[in-house]
Amino acid sequence: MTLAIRPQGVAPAALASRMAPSSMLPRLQSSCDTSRSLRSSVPTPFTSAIPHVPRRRTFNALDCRSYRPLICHATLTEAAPGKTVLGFVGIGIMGLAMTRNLLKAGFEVVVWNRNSQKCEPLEQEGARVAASPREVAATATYTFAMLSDPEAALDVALREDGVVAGLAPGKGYIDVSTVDAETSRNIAAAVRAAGATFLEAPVSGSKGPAEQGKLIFLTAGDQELFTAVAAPLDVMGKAKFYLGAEGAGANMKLVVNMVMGSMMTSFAEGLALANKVGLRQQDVIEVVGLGAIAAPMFALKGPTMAGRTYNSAFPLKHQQKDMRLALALGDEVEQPLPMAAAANALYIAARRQGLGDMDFSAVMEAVAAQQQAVVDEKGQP
Ligand SMILES: NC(=O)C1=CN([C@@H]2O[C@H](COP(=O)(O)OP(=O)(O)OC[C@H]3O[C@@H](n4cnc5c(N)ncnc54)[C@H](OP(=O)(O)O)[C@@H]3O)[C@@H](O)[C@H]2O)C=CC1
Ligand SMILES: O=CC(=O)O
Repeated sequence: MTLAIRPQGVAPAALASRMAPSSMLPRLQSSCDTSRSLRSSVPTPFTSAIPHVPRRRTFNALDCRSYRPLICHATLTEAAPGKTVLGFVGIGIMGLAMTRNLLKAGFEVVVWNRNSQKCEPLEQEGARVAASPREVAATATYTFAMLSDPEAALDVALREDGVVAGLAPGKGYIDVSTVDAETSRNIAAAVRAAGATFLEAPVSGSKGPAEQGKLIFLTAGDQELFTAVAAPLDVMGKAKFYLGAEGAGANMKLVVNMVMGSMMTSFAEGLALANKVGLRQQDVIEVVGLGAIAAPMFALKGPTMAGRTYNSAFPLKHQQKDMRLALALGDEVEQPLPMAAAANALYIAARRQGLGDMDFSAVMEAVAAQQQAVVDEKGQP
């Protein structure tokens, strides 16, 4: 397991001169120590005063301003199989595979999904099914969430019977969904107002890596929670990065997925062009795979794209959501992103073709539709 830690608010260069031993720089890469006591890593005073947290069905981002962050961390216990009850809300493509690995590793897991049928296989494999996200958080010490988008993440966290309603000091909420930084900060504020700890931990890696326990966690938020959940993160992933205050993990994920989304559209256009000039797409895939632009994604998706089949591992609607969020981030910080904007237009076109639930490689069909549009145009008198 690769571990990279950057303490909150400390730039790598400053870290080099002020804190870290040379072996840790510029990034600490070592196996994870899950054995040490967490007590020493909790510097904040404990207070039992928990402010009232308003419970809402609908959520307005402004409401979060009424959640006053409370420095109120009970000492966190280190999660361990056979000892710690974990929660998991959001049993979609990713949540199913990740929960399975936690169960296989011997963790007791309580789950919830909006469509409760999706929990059935996990129930057969030993999970308990809860009636609400609140029940999950009230039962578990640490609750994970893997939800589709910012709206779902906010709703499941903040609704009346949501996760926050079940949290208390000593508990933690780890949101592994891909959302924007503001969403994450809003959820963090509500979680802390309940006296609990928060970690955003979006993952890089798709259905396959989720099944194999080889995800890459891009975490930020409460570092003591990062340490406390090291064992379950190690079960589900091959690497984990601690990047600082919440927002950093979300931003990292959006940068990575923006690049991935643009790569995929470029690859689809390459395959389409090759086809048009009489080259075999299989040959293109092989040539690309041998050179400097070789990428596991091209090797994995190329053959199915050439065959125009798109069984969903990473739904196209989620890739388009990530492009949209990355572009919004670019706008916010005045970073023009013309390539990403062009790629986003193709994902939007693919969604309009009804391909949102297919794999994101189905963007190939939007490229094909444009090719067809040119043919049709030329064919007209
Ligand atoms: N698939 C992938 O390769 C990867 C996905 N991701 C990210 O992980 C997240 C989940 O992806 P994935 O598992 O593929 O997606 P799925 O579409 O398979 O699952 C989405 C989950 O969110 C739930 N959900 C959606 N809206 C709501 C809502 N309003 N209230 C409650 N629950 C809701 C769904 O519940 P229900 O079943 O009831 O619809 C489901 O459990 C996304 O943010 C995605 O961007 C990150 C890395 C890789
Ligand atoms: O978010 C998708 C991924 O493959 O990573």
